[in-house]
Amino acid sequence: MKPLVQVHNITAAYDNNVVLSNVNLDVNENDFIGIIGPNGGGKTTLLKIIIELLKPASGVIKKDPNLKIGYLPQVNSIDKQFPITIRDVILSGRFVNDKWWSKPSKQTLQKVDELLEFIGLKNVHNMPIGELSGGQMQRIFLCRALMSNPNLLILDEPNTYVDKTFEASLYNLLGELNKDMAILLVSHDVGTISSMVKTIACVNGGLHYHHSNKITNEVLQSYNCPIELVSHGHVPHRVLKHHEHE
Ligand SMILES: Nc1ncnc2c1ncn2[C@@H]1O[C@H](COP(=O)(O)OP(=O)(O)OP(=O)(O)O)[C@@H](O)[C@H]1O
Repeated sequence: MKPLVQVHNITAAYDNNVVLSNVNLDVNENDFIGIIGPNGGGKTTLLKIIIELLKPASGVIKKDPNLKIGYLPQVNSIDKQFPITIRDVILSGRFVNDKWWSKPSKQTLQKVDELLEFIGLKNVHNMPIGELSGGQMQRIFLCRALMSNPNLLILDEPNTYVDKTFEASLYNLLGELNKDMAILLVSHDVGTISSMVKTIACVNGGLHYHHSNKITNEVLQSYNCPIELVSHGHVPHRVLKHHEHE
């Protein structure tokens, strides 16, 4: 098992407000880790530290020299008014590998076409992103994350807006991609996460790692945070699991 990222004893804070303390996490090649936890627990903050958008207040992060990260941010954090087309968003993912002044290669342009085909937006590739739905934005930014052929794919709630049909193909795709890359997936949909990922990390101010994808009663009790269970049905609803000490 080759480690791609090793997070050692990280503390993260915004101004003086500490949101993560003493967090440890190893991400190895071909891992598929589901990150769960309550709103405001620090999941996105952990991702931002791994991709170096945020500096930890203390602690160390070690990265494999060949690490290449593809990142899909939360769609509601993206400025839809930014004047850029669907094609150019996807194409911009190449800058993880390419210099900003270089011309895209034939293979790169072909890859953009394949990705556009996959998400069913080839016919509207010149549309500005301001005209897109949340689900379409999520698909486009997933493609952007895949443009660099990453060996670590980081997804922050990729299924918030996508419809059930695309969600199924998204999950199939992630299963396929995991043969060639590690995946870190933040989601509130614990039921789905449990059926896809290999291991689970619960983030709530700290991090509790579980070496399995099975969410049993024992697991729920061993976590130091409540877990949202999403129940699908005629009326989708969420059930919040409380711990005995709460
Ligand atoms: N840029 C920021 N400045 C100040 N505080 C922030 C900032 N970003 C996040 N926070 C705070 O840090 C805490 C953790 O936020 P974070 O977004 O990491 O949680 P999360 O687990 O991803 O939540 P959610 O499930 O709602 O997306 C929250 O209390 C949040 O308000």
